[in-house]
Amino acid sequence: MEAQGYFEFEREEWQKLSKKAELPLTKTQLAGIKALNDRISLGDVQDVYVPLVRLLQKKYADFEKWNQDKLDFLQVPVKKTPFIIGISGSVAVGKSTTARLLQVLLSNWFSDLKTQLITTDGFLFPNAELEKRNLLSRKGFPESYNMKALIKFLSEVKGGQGQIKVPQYSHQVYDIVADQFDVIDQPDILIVEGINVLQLPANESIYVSDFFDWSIYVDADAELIEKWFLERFGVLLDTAFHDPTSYYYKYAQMPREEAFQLAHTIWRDVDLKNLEEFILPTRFRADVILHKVQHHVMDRVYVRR
Ligand SMILES: Nc1ncnc2c1ncn2[C@@H]1O[C@H](COP(=O)(O)OP(=O)(O)O)[C@@H](O)[C@H]1O
Ligand SMILES: CC(C)(COP(=O)(O)O)[C@@H](O)C(=O)NCCC(=O)O
Repeated sequence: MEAQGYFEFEREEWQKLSKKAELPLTKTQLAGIKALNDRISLGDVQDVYVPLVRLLQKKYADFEKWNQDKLDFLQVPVKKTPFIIGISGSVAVGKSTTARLLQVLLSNWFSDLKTQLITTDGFLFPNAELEKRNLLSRKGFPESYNMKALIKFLSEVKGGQGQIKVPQYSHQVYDIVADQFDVIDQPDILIVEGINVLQLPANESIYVSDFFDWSIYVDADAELIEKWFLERFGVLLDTAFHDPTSYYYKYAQMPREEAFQLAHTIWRDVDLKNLEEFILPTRFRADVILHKVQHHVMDRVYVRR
Protein backbone atom coordinates (compact mmCIF):
# COMPACT_ATOMS: atom_id res chain seq x y z
CA MET A 1 0.00 0.00 0.00
CA GLU A 2 1.32 3.44 -1.01
CA ALA A 3 0.77 5.63 2.06
CA GLN A 4 2.07 9.09 1.34
CA GLY A 5 2.39 11.30 4.37
CA TYR A 6 2.93 8.41 6.76
CA PHE A 7 5.92 6.79 8.43
CA GLU A 8 5.68 3.10 7.63
CA PHE A 9 6.83 0.47 10.11
CA GLU A 10 7.18 -3.23 9.44
CA ARG A 11 6.15 -5.10 12.55
CA GLU A 12 9.78 -6.01 13.36
CA GLU A 13 10.80 -2.33 13.48
CA TRP A 14 7.66 -1.23 15.32
CA GLN A 15 7.95 -3.88 18.03
CA LYS A 16 11.50 -2.73 18.83
CA LEU A 17 9.90 0.46 20.14
CA SER A 18 8.19 -1.58 22.83
CA LYS A 19 11.61 -2.46 24.28
CA LYS A 20 11.86 1.17 25.27
CA ALA A 21 8.33 1.09 26.57
CA GLU A 22 8.28 0.22 30.22
CA LEU A 23 4.77 -1.10 30.37
CA PRO A 24 5.16 -4.70 31.46
CA LEU A 25 1.96 -6.67 31.31
CA THR A 26 1.08 -8.41 34.55
CA LYS A 27 -0.52 -11.86 34.55
CA THR A 28 -3.80 -10.27 35.65
CA GLN A 29 -3.72 -7.80 32.78
CA LEU A 30 -3.04 -10.59 30.32
CA ALA A 31 -5.91 -12.62 31.76
CA GLY A 32 -8.17 -9.56 31.42
CA ILE A 33 -7.23 -9.21 27.76
CA LYS A 34 -7.77 -12.91 27.07
CA ALA A 35 -11.20 -12.64 28.68
CA LEU A 36 -12.04 -9.96 26.12
CA ASN A 37 -11.47 -12.28 23.18
CA ASP A 38 -9.57 -15.50 23.72
CA ARG A 39 -8.27 -15.44 20.16
CA ILE A 40 -6.40 -12.17 20.62
CA SER A 41 -2.71 -12.79 20.15
CA LEU A 42 -0.81 -11.66 23.20
CA GLY A 43 2.18 -11.25 20.90
CA ASP A 44 0.24 -8.50 19.12
CA VAL A 45 -0.59 -6.87 22.41
CA GLN A 46 3.05 -6.73 23.43
CA ASP A 47 4.56 -5.96 20.01
CA VAL A 48 1.95 -3.68 18.49
CA TYR A 49 -0.28 -2.23 21.18
CA VAL A 50 2.36 -1.43 23.79
CA PRO A 51 4.25 1.01 21.48
CA LEU A 52 0.88 2.35 20.30
CA VAL A 53 -0.26 3.12 23.84
CA ARG A 54 3.10 4.73 24.62
CA LEU A 55 2.76 7.00 21.60
CA LEU A 56 -0.79 7.77 22.63
CA GLN A 57 0.42 8.67 26.10
CA LYS A 58 2.73 11.30 24.58
CA LYS A 59 -0.10 12.73 22.53
CA TYR A 60 -2.29 12.83 25.64
CA ALA A 61 0.38 14.67 27.64
CA ASP A 62 0.64 17.20 24.82
CA PHE A 63 -3.16 17.58 24.76
CA GLU A 64 -3.28 18.19 28.53
CA LYS A 65 -0.53 20.78 28.39
CA TRP A 66 -2.14 22.65 25.51
CA ASN A 67 -5.51 22.69 27.28
CA GLN A 68 -3.95 24.01 30.45
CA ASP A 69 -1.94 26.68 28.58
CA LYS A 70 -5.02 27.71 26.63
CA LEU A 71 -7.17 28.05 29.76
CA ASP A 72 -4.43 29.96 31.60
CA PHE A 73 -4.01 32.36 28.71
CA LEU A 74 -7.71 32.93 28.15
CA GLN A 75 -8.34 33.13 31.88
CA VAL A 76 -11.48 31.07 31.69
CA PRO A 77 -12.62 28.58 34.34
CA VAL A 78 -11.24 25.07 34.00
CA LYS A 79 -13.72 22.65 32.53
CA LYS A 80 -12.64 19.11 31.89
CA THR A 81 -12.62 18.20 28.22
CA PRO A 82 -11.93 14.62 27.16
CA PHE A 83 -9.31 13.38 24.75
CA ILE A 84 -11.29 11.67 21.99
CA ILE A 85 -9.97 8.74 19.97
CA GLY A 86 -11.80 7.65 16.81
CA ILE A 87 -11.50 4.08 15.51
CA SER A 88 -12.67 3.23 12.02
CA GLY A 89 -12.51 0.45 9.43
CA SER A 90 -14.76 -2.05 7.67
CA VAL A 91 -17.55 -4.06 9.24
CA ALA A 92 -15.88 -7.19 10.76
CA VAL A 93 -12.29 -5.93 10.47
CA GLY A 94 -11.95 -5.93 14.27
CA LYS A 95 -12.75 -2.34 15.26
CA SER A 96 -14.67 -3.19 18.39
CA THR A 97 -12.03 -5.70 19.48
CA THR A 98 -9.31 -3.06 18.97
CA ALA A 99 -11.40 -0.45 20.78
CA ARG A 100 -12.08 -2.69 23.77
CA LEU A 101 -8.46 -3.78 23.90
CA LEU A 102 -7.31 -0.17 23.96
CA GLN A 103 -9.84 0.61 26.67
CA VAL A 104 -8.53 -2.28 28.81
CA LEU A 105 -4.91 -1.26 28.27
CA LEU A 106 -5.54 2.43 28.95
CA SER A 107 -7.64 1.69 32.03
CA ASN A 108 -4.95 -0.62 33.42
CA TRP A 109 -1.93 1.51 32.74
CA PHE A 110 -3.42 4.90 33.45
CA SER A 111 -5.68 3.91 36.30
CA ASP A 112 -6.14 7.52 37.40
CA LEU A 113 -7.70 8.30 34.02
CA LYS A 114 -11.28 7.35 33.22
CA THR A 115 -11.58 5.78 29.76
CA GLN A 116 -15.03 5.22 28.27
CA LEU A 117 -16.07 3.70 24.95
CA ILE A 118 -19.02 4.15 22.63
CA THR A 119 -19.86 2.69 19.27
CA THR A 120 -21.65 4.72 16.62
CA ASP A 121 -24.16 1.85 16.07
CA GLY A 122 -26.21 3.61 18.75
CA PHE A 123 -26.69 6.50 16.33
CA LEU A 124 -28.18 4.37 13.55
CA PHE A 125 -31.80 5.35 12.93
CA PRO A 126 -34.15 2.74 14.46
CA ASN A 127 -35.44 0.15 11.95
CA ALA A 128 -38.90 1.76 11.91
CA GLU A 129 -37.34 5.07 10.81
CA LEU A 130 -35.08 3.32 8.27
CA GLU A 131 -38.15 1.59 6.86
CA LYS A 132 -39.99 4.92 6.58
CA ARG A 133 -37.03 6.33 4.68
CA ASN A 134 -36.73 3.18 2.57
CA LEU A 135 -33.23 2.61 3.96
CA LEU A 136 -33.51 -0.78 5.64
CA SER A 137 -31.20 -2.35 3.07
CA ARG A 138 -28.76 0.57 3.50
CA LYS A 139 -27.93 -0.09 7.16
CA GLY A 140 -24.39 1.10 7.81
CA PHE A 141 -24.32 3.49 4.81
CA PRO A 142 -23.88 7.19 5.68
CA GLU A 143 -27.57 8.05 5.31
CA SER A 144 -28.60 5.37 7.84
CA TYR A 145 -26.99 7.27 10.75
CA ASN A 146 -28.41 10.20 12.64
CA MET A 147 -25.25 12.26 12.19
CA LYS A 148 -26.81 15.38 13.72
CA ALA A 149 -27.38 13.47 16.97
CA LEU A 150 -23.84 12.06 16.91
CA ILE A 151 -22.32 15.50 16.40
CA LYS A 152 -24.54 16.98 19.14
CA PHE A 153 -23.36 14.21 21.47
CA LEU A 154 -19.70 14.88 20.65
CA SER A 155 -20.00 18.61 21.19
CA GLU A 156 -21.68 18.00 24.56
CA VAL A 157 -18.89 15.61 25.60
CA LYS A 158 -16.18 18.03 24.45
CA GLY A 159 -17.99 20.83 26.28
CA GLY A 160 -17.51 18.92 29.52
CA GLN A 161 -21.15 17.97 30.06
CA GLY A 162 -21.74 14.98 32.35
CA GLN A 163 -24.28 12.13 32.35
CA ILE A 164 -24.90 12.05 28.61
CA LYS A 165 -27.11 9.23 27.38
CA VAL A 166 -26.14 7.30 24.25
CA PRO A 167 -28.75 5.02 22.64
CA GLN A 168 -27.86 1.33 22.47
CA TYR A 169 -27.89 -0.82 19.35
CA SER A 170 -28.43 -4.55 19.68
CA HIS A 171 -26.83 -6.79 17.05
CA GLN A 172 -29.05 -9.55 18.46
CA VAL A 173 -32.31 -7.72 17.81
CA TYR A 174 -30.77 -5.85 14.83
CA ASP A 175 -32.28 -2.59 16.04
CA ILE A 176 -31.93 0.28 18.51
CA VAL A 177 -33.21 -0.86 21.90
CA ALA A 178 -35.83 1.49 23.28
CA ASP A 179 -35.05 2.95 26.71
CA GLN A 180 -31.57 1.47 27.00
CA PHE A 181 -28.61 3.77 27.10
CA ASP A 182 -24.92 3.95 27.84
CA VAL A 183 -24.03 6.89 30.03
CA ILE A 184 -20.95 8.92 29.23
CA ASP A 185 -19.91 10.89 32.26
CA GLN A 186 -16.93 13.22 31.91
CA PRO A 187 -14.28 10.68 30.92
CA ASP A 188 -10.64 11.72 30.53
CA ILE A 189 -10.49 9.62 27.37
CA LEU A 190 -13.40 8.68 25.14
CA ILE A 191 -13.03 6.05 22.41
CA VAL A 192 -15.55 6.41 19.58
CA GLU A 193 -15.66 3.35 17.35
CA GLY A 194 -17.59 2.97 14.11
CA ILE A 195 -17.42 2.51 10.36
CA ASN A 196 -18.47 6.13 9.77
CA VAL A 197 -16.28 8.13 12.14
CA LEU A 198 -13.88 9.49 9.52
CA GLN A 199 -16.57 10.27 6.95
CA LEU A 200 -17.43 13.73 5.72
CA PRO A 201 -21.21 13.74 5.25
CA ALA A 202 -22.13 16.18 2.49
CA ASN A 203 -24.88 18.01 4.37
CA GLU A 204 -23.07 18.71 7.67
CA SER A 205 -20.83 21.69 8.34
CA ILE A 206 -19.02 19.95 11.21
CA TYR A 207 -17.60 16.47 10.89
CA VAL A 208 -17.34 13.78 13.54
CA SER A 209 -13.57 13.79 13.10
CA ASP A 210 -13.40 17.49 14.02
CA PHE A 211 -13.78 16.29 17.61
CA PHE A 212 -10.99 13.73 17.46
CA ASP A 213 -7.61 14.22 19.06
CA TRP A 214 -6.30 11.00 17.58
CA SER A 215 -7.68 8.49 15.10
CA ILE A 216 -6.98 4.92 14.08
CA TYR A 217 -8.04 3.00 10.96
CA VAL A 218 -7.99 -0.79 11.13
CA ASP A 219 -7.11 -2.08 7.69
CA ALA A 220 -6.95 -5.43 5.90
CA ASP A 221 -7.60 -6.89 2.44
CA ALA A 222 -11.30 -7.19 1.65
CA GLU A 223 -11.04 -10.96 0.94
CA LEU A 224 -9.69 -11.48 4.45
CA ILE A 225 -12.33 -9.30 6.03
CA GLU A 226 -15.00 -11.34 4.27
CA LYS A 227 -13.45 -14.45 5.80
CA TRP A 228 -13.64 -12.86 9.29
CA PHE A 229 -17.20 -11.73 8.61
CA LEU A 230 -18.21 -15.30 7.70
CA GLU A 231 -16.27 -16.78 10.64
CA ARG A 232 -18.08 -14.44 13.04
CA PHE A 233 -21.34 -15.36 11.31
CA GLY A 234 -20.53 -19.06 11.85
CA VAL A 235 -19.91 -18.53 15.57
CA LEU A 236 -23.17 -16.59 15.92
CA LEU A 237 -25.04 -19.23 13.89
CA ASP A 238 -24.01 -21.82 16.50
CA THR A 239 -24.86 -19.59 19.45
CA ALA A 240 -26.82 -16.32 19.46
CA PHE A 241 -28.89 -17.01 16.35
CA HIS A 242 -30.60 -19.93 18.14
CA ASP A 243 -32.32 -17.38 20.34
CA PRO A 244 -35.81 -16.72 18.91
CA THR A 245 -35.40 -13.00 19.66
CA SER A 246 -32.45 -12.87 17.27
CA TYR A 247 -33.05 -11.12 13.97
CA TYR A 248 -31.07 -13.94 12.39
CA TYR A 249 -33.08 -16.74 14.09
CA LYS A 250 -34.38 -17.85 10.69
CA TYR A 251 -30.79 -18.45 9.55
CA ALA A 252 -30.24 -20.94 12.38
CA GLN A 253 -33.30 -22.88 11.16
CA MET A 254 -32.15 -23.34 7.57
CA PRO A 255 -29.45 -25.66 6.18
CA ARG A 256 -26.02 -24.32 7.17
CA GLU A 257 -24.82 -23.98 3.60
CA GLU A 258 -27.86 -21.91 2.65
CA ALA A 259 -27.33 -19.63 5.67
CA PHE A 260 -23.70 -19.07 4.66
CA GLN A 261 -24.76 -18.35 1.09
CA LEU A 262 -27.10 -15.62 2.39
CA ALA A 263 -24.38 -14.22 4.66
CA HIS A 264 -22.05 -14.08 1.66
CA THR A 265 -24.71 -12.10 -0.24
CA ILE A 266 -25.10 -9.64 2.66
CA TRP A 267 -21.34 -9.16 2.72
CA ARG A 268 -21.08 -8.65 -1.04
CA ASP A 269 -24.13 -6.41 -1.51
CA VAL A 270 -24.04 -4.38 1.69
CA ASP A 271 -20.87 -4.43 3.76
CA LEU A 272 -18.31 -4.80 0.95
CA LYS A 273 -20.09 -2.15 -1.09
CA ASN A 274 -20.05 0.17 1.93
CA LEU A 275 -16.36 -0.55 2.48
CA GLU A 276 -15.43 0.25 -1.11
CA GLU A 277 -17.63 3.31 -1.54
CA PHE A 278 -17.60 4.98 1.86
CA ILE A 279 -15.17 3.48 4.37
CA LEU A 280 -11.92 2.77 2.54
CA PRO A 281 -11.80 6.32 1.08
CA THR A 282 -11.48 7.62 4.68
CA ARG A 283 -8.40 5.51 5.49
CA PHE A 284 -5.84 8.24 4.89
CA ARG A 285 -7.63 10.63 7.21
CA ALA A 286 -6.47 8.57 10.20
CA ASP A 287 -3.45 9.40 12.35
CA VAL A 288 -2.53 5.73 12.61
CA ILE A 289 -3.31 2.82 10.29
CA LEU A 290 -3.05 -0.68 11.74
CA HIS A 291 -2.70 -3.21 8.94
CA LYS A 292 -3.68 -6.82 9.56
CA VAL A 293 -3.04 -10.05 7.70
CA GLN A 294 -4.15 -13.69 8.16
CA HIS A 295 -5.35 -14.61 11.68
CA HIS A 296 -5.69 -10.92 12.60
CA VAL A 297 -1.92 -10.61 12.90
CA MET A 298 -0.75 -7.01 12.67
CA ASP A 299 2.07 -6.84 10.10
CA ARG A 300 2.47 -3.08 9.55
CA VAL A 301 1.75 0.19 11.31
CA TYR A 302 1.54 3.60 9.65
CA VAL A 303 1.89 6.81 11.63
CA ARG A 304 1.06 10.18 10.12
CA ARG A 305 4.19 12.28 9.67
N1 LIG B 1 -7.09 -9.47 17.28
C1 LIG B 1 -7.98 -10.42 17.01
N2 LIG B 1 -7.65 -11.72 17.13
C2 LIG B 1 -8.55 -12.68 16.84
N3 LIG B 1 -9.79 -12.46 16.42
C3 LIG B 1 -10.19 -11.20 16.27
C4 LIG B 1 -9.30 -10.10 16.55
N4 LIG B 1 -9.95 -8.94 16.26
C5 LIG B 1 -11.18 -9.31 15.84
N5 LIG B 1 -11.33 -10.65 15.83
C6 LIG B 1 -12.51 -11.40 15.40
O1 LIG B 1 -12.92 -10.89 14.12
C7 LIG B 1 -14.34 -10.72 14.05
C8 LIG B 1 -14.66 -9.26 13.80
O2 LIG B 1 -14.21 -8.48 14.92
P1 LIG B 1 -15.07 -7.31 15.55
O3 LIG B 1 -14.23 -6.66 16.57
O4 LIG B 1 -16.42 -7.83 15.96
O5 LIG B 1 -15.20 -6.40 14.24
P2 LIG B 1 -15.97 -5.03 13.95
O6 LIG B 1 -16.22 -4.33 15.23
O7 LIG B 1 -15.00 -4.29 13.08
O8 LIG B 1 -17.22 -5.42 13.20
C9 LIG B 1 -14.87 -11.26 15.39
O9 LIG B 1 -15.25 -12.62 15.19
C10 LIG B 1 -13.69 -11.15 16.32
O10 LIG B 1 -13.74 -12.13 17.35
C1 LIG C 1 -24.70 -2.28 12.33
C2 LIG C 1 -23.54 -2.30 11.38
C3 LIG C 1 -23.75 -1.29 10.28
C4 LIG C 1 -22.33 -1.86 12.18
O1 LIG C 1 -21.18 -2.53 11.95
P1 LIG C 1 -20.00 -2.62 13.06
O2 LIG C 1 -19.66 -1.21 13.48
O3 LIG C 1 -20.51 -3.43 14.21
O4 LIG C 1 -18.85 -3.27 12.36
C5 LIG C 1 -23.35 -3.69 10.76
O5 LIG C 1 -23.13 -4.63 11.73
C6 LIG C 1 -24.58 -4.10 9.94
O6 LIG C 1 -25.57 -4.51 10.46
N1 LIG C 1 -24.49 -3.98 8.58
C7 LIG C 1 -25.61 -4.24 7.74
C8 LIG C 1 -25.47 -5.52 6.98
C9 LIG C 1 -25.20 -6.72 7.89
O7 LIG C 1 -26.14 -7.29 8.44
O8 LIG C 1 -24.02 -7.02 8.05
